[in-house]
Amino acid sequence: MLSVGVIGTGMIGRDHIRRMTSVLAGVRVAAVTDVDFDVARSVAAFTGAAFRDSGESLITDASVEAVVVCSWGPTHEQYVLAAIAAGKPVFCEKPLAPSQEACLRIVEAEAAHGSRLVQVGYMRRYDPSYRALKAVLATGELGAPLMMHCAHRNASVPGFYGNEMAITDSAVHEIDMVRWMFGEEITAVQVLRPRRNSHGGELQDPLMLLFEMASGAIVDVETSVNIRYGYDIRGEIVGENGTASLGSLSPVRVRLGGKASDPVPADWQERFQTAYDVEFREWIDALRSSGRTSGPSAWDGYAAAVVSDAGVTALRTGERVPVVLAERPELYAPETPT
Ligand SMILES: NC(=O)C1=CN([C@@H]2O[C@H](COP(=O)(O)OP(=O)(O)OC[C@H]3O[C@@H](n4cnc5c(N)ncnc54)[C@H](O)[C@@H]3O)[C@@H](O)[C@H]2O)C=CC1
Ligand SMILES: O=C1[C@@H](O)[C@H](O)[C@@H](O)[C@H](O)[C@H]1O
Repeated sequence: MLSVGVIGTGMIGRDHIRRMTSVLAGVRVAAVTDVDFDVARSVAAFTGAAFRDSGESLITDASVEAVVVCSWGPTHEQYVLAAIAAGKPVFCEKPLAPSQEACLRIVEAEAAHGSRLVQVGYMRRYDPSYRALKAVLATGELGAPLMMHCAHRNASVPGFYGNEMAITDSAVHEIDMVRWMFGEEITAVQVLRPRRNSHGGELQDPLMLLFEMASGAIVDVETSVNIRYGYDIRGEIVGENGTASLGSLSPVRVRLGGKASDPVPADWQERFQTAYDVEFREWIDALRSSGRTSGPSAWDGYAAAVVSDAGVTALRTGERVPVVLAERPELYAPETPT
C-alpha cells in the first residue's frame, strides 16, 4: 500500500483524492493540506486522512511516502523542491512551474539528487484515444507525419483567466502531447489572433498557435475557451499516405426528431476521467514495484515551459519565436521524449 500526501484540496486535488480513495487499489491518502485550512480539514475528515498545516510538514511527515501537488502553479516549485530534498517521489500537476527558470531549478535539483522523483500531470499521454493515435503513427503506415491539426475548446473559463493562460494553462497540454506524439522537440512558435469571440469580453480568444517541429512538420492548435457548446479536444495527424485522428468519444449516439447527435463532454474532468485514472494507476504501480516514476519527467515539464514562454512572447510581439532548450542532464536520456 502506497501512502500519499496531497497538497492542494481544490478542484483537481479533490478529484485525485477521490480517485485514490474510491477508484484505485494499492494506495491510501495519508495526509492532506491546503492554505484554505477549512477545506483541507473537511477533506481530511471525509477521507480519514490526517490534516497537516503546511505543505512542508506534510512532505516531511514519516507516514507520507509520496507527494501529490495540486496547488496553484506558482506554488509548485517550492513543494517539488522540498519533496526532492526529502528524497520522496512527487507527482506535480501541470504546469511543473510557471516559468522555464523555475522548471530548470527543479531539473537541476533532481539531476543533483541522481534519480527520477518527479512526474508531471500531463495526462493526455494516458488517454486511450491519444495512445491509439500514437500506435497508428508508430506503425509507419501513414508515412512521415507532415502536419497535425489540434483544437482545445473549453465551454467557458473563470474570470481570472487571462490572455496568456490559453497558452500557459490550456495549450500547454498540446505542447507536451506533440513532443510525446512525434518524439521530437518543438523548435519555433507563432501565434495568430483571429477575430475575437464576444462571449470572452476583452479576452483575446480564440488563438491559433503554430508549432514548428524539429523534423519540419507543422502543428496548429486552435484554443477557444468560450465556445459554449462543451469541452472539445481534437487532433488529426496528416501523413504522407493518409490521416489519423482522435475518434469520437461519445459512448452514445442519439437519433431524435430528425437529427443524430453525439453528447459532448462538459469539461476536462469528464473528457479525461479515464486518462487521469490510468495516469495514477501507472504512477502508483511504478512506485510500488520499483520505487521509480517513468511518466512525464521534470525535463518534459521544463521543455513544455520553454515552448509555453516562447508562445507568450509570440502572442505579445506577433513574431515567430525560436525555442532554445538548455543542455539536457544525463538523467533524462534517451534523446526523444517517451
Ligand atoms: N491535468 C489537468 O487537466 C488539470 C490540471 N490542473 C492543474 O491543477 C492545479 C490546481 O488546479 P485546480 O484544482 O483547478 O485549482 P483550485 O483553485 O480549484 O485548487 C487549488 C487549491 O490549491 C490551494 N493552494 C493555493 N496555494 C497553496 C499553497 N501555497 N499551499 C497549499 N495549497 C494551496 C488553494 O487554496 C486551492 O484549494 C493547477 O496547477 C492546474 O493547472 C487543473 C485542472 C485540470
Ligand atoms: O488543465 C486544464 C485546465 O487547467 C485548463 O484551464 C483547461 O483549458 C484544460 O483543458 C484542462 O485540462
